[in-house]
Amino acid sequence: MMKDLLWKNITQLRAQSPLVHSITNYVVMNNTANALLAAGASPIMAHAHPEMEDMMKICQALVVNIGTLDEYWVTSMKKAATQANQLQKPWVLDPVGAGATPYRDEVLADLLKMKPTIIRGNASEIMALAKHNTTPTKGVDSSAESNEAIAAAKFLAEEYQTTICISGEIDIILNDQKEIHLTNGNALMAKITGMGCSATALVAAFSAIIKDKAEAVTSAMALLGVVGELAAKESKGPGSLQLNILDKLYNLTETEFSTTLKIEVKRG
Ligand SMILES: Nc1ncnc2c1ncn2[C@@H]1O[C@H](COP(=O)(O)OP(=O)(O)OP(=O)(O)O)[C@@H](O)[C@H]1O
Ligand SMILES: Cc1ncsc1CCO
Ligand SMILES: [Mg+2]
Repeated sequence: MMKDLLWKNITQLRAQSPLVHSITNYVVMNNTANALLAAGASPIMAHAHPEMEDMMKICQALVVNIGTLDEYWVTSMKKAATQANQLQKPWVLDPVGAGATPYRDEVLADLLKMKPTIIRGNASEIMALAKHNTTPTKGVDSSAESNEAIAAAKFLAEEYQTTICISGEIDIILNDQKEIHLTNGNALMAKITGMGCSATALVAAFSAIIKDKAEAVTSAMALLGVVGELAAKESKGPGSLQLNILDKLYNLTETEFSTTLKIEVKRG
């Protein structure tokens, strides 16, 4: 039963507490680190060139998030991703603002060639990454629905042998073997900066402890969606929602999880 498996993975994350190295943006460093801690994982944020290789030796997964990229950081990302590939540790690409500027797309083209284990982005970003964009991207927020990005996601999954998550009102996880749709969450989650970045960090944490990458991504997105949906019921707006999400990530029970989860396995 899928629900039992996902809950087992959530308890495993709390028990194993994998170390996740994030090269991420200035906007979300704090909320990302807090989300990882609340879910039971252990965060470290670093980007100095001389420690990139060593950092990959001690951590179990890597996040490469291009939100506030600059040239120094791009080299950090490439060093860390190279080492992750060499050590066969999973790394997750968050293509923040893909399609917004030519520089972002140039950097993303290089990172794609390095074959990220997993890519998590909103629909606009996934379409821009696959060059399937019909509507221009509006900075970091999506201007498209998850369903519109399925063809783009399938293309990326095949071309780069990777697992894709399109996040939004529906979270869609797919690769060559599986396709899973999750319909939890709450629209207010899009009013907190870095919800997607927290999703990516959780994806990395689960990918550190679960071999099947579609299962790892589904565990992370199910957890965040359920937590966001439950936390929204107790929140007056984005401020309290941000705090309530951290508390619910920490406190979530099996009953809350299994009675709230809305999952549909389309394939695999
Ligand atoms: N309209 C919505 N309805 C329900 N849940 C939503 C909605 N929008 C976002 N979410 C929830 O928020 C999570 C993060 O999603 P989102 O797609 O907004 O990331 P993002 O655009 O990359 O965000 P950011 O760039 O701020 O990090 C989703 O996985 C989903 O659980
Ligand atoms: C708002 C913003 N700008 C660059 S990164 C970021 C965080 C959400 O992706
Ligand atoms: Mg994003």
